[in-house]
Amino acid sequence: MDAALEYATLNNALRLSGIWLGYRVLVAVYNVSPLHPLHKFPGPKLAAASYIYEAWYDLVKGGQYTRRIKAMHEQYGPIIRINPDELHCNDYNFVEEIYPSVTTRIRDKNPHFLASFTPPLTVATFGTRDHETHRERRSGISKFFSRQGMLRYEPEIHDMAQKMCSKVLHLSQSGHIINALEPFNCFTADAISQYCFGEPFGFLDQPDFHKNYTRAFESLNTTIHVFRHFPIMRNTVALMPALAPFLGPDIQYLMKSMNEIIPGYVKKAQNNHSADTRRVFSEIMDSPIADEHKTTFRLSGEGWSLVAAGSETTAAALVHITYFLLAQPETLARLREELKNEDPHKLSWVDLEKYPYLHGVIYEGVRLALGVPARLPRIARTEDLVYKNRGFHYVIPRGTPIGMSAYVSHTDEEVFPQAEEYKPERWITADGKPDYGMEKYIMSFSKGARQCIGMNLAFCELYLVTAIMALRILPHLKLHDTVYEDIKYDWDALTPQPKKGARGVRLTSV
Ligand code: HEM
Repeated sequence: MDAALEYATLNNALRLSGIWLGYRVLVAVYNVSPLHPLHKFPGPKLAAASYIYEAWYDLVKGGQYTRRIKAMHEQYGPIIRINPDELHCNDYNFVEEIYPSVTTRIRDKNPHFLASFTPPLTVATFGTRDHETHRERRSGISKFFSRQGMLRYEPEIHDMAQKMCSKVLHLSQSGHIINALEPFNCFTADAISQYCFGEPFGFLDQPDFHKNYTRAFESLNTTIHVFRHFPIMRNTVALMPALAPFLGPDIQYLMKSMNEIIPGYVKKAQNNHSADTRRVFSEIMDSPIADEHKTTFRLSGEGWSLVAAGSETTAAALVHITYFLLAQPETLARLREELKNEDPHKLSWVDLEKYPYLHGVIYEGVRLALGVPARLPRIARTEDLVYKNRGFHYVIPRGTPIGMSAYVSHTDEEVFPQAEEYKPERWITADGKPDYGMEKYIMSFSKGARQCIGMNLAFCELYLVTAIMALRILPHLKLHDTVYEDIKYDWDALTPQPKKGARGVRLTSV
């Protein structure tokens, strides 16, 4: 012990720091040298040299790296190097290579991306790194979220959507100012909870909309970049349950929901797996996936990920749609005219899908709400990818993470002229039909075999709620002191964030 203390001197500490610094400089020199496998890819030399460049934009400038990546594409072309090990693409023609829909082409997730998350999210399908484990975990839940599955669930979604809209109308007419994100989050969280666990969280049954997961998700968002650049900080999460009484109420609620509430629902559903209602977590126990994927801990991660992925994202798209329908009265008038023969209390998702303008209203909302704004990289473990387009020719070595970003894609003026504007017409063909061909440009749900599993649920909710709102409640509501900057994407956490101080879409009675 004494001998060890003898070495713990300031001089030795300085020596060690010097060695470490020297090593980091050597690594940076190697990263930009012709010896590095990615040296031919264009991009700022500083970004190629060290992760500090990315961390600067994420941590110091506050979630600005995706915007920086967009600017880099303008300067350097469709494939660029954005950190020592990773590439970024801005070309739709390469989507099927990066995000293949066939599961025979192996795609892993990037550890640098996954470093943002902590257990139990890391054992959810979303947080799974390798292709093979992902296939097995996803197969345990995918059948529940098929179009057929959602058509069976639709009547319950319909009732919850009606209930939410009636309550918004009632509260606004009693003089309340409503932050639109709250009712939408209550609705989407109850809908996913009812489907997964066989009972809703009960958010729609409270007298107002105040209790929901909005602030818990916000707390989760604050840690994303810190954990990505300092993965060691993830260990603090293990201490959180003990520290919870000293933390803010939002973090407390987040911890409670991750460690108690969701596992509680999962356990109840697991024990109830003989029930005849078709619920995800009661039936998952009978699915042919390995028992190691059926533990309460792992299923709690799956449950939490489904709740987080299934509520915040769809709610954000509904917020955008609500804002633009109220800010652009001519858009709402055209939508109401299109839907005028529908009974607002008896709507059907399949029937609603046929309306071209409604299709445009929804896709424009999904485009501008972005889903996940930043890159979602994939690693082709077993094959080199060849990019040959727009006068560029690159061979992307196997094992290299490469991704695309919804923000970069959705603001591409070549595909979406006047991209900042909300224009449902851009989703309609010249002969007045929904332009399904344009859907390929939407990156909100990611693409390929690891794309969003909840797209059918999301669209069922979006079609029903948008139509109910347009027909039943929006004519009785107006925006309260709200401008686009109150929701417009400014920086990224996991989900898109508006400028600091933005107050969301606030609704009041006309
Ligand atoms: C507008 C609504 C939604 C948007 C924009 C959205 C967006 C996304 C995105 C971008 C991903 C891919 C993440 C990645 O590549 O790493 C994803 C994955 C996922 N989403 Fe959604 N989502 C939405 C709604 C939902 C809903 C309603 C559910 C509920 C079931 C859901 C469940 C999931 C799950 C479980 C995954 C992980 C899939 C996998 O890794 O295989 N999402 N979502």
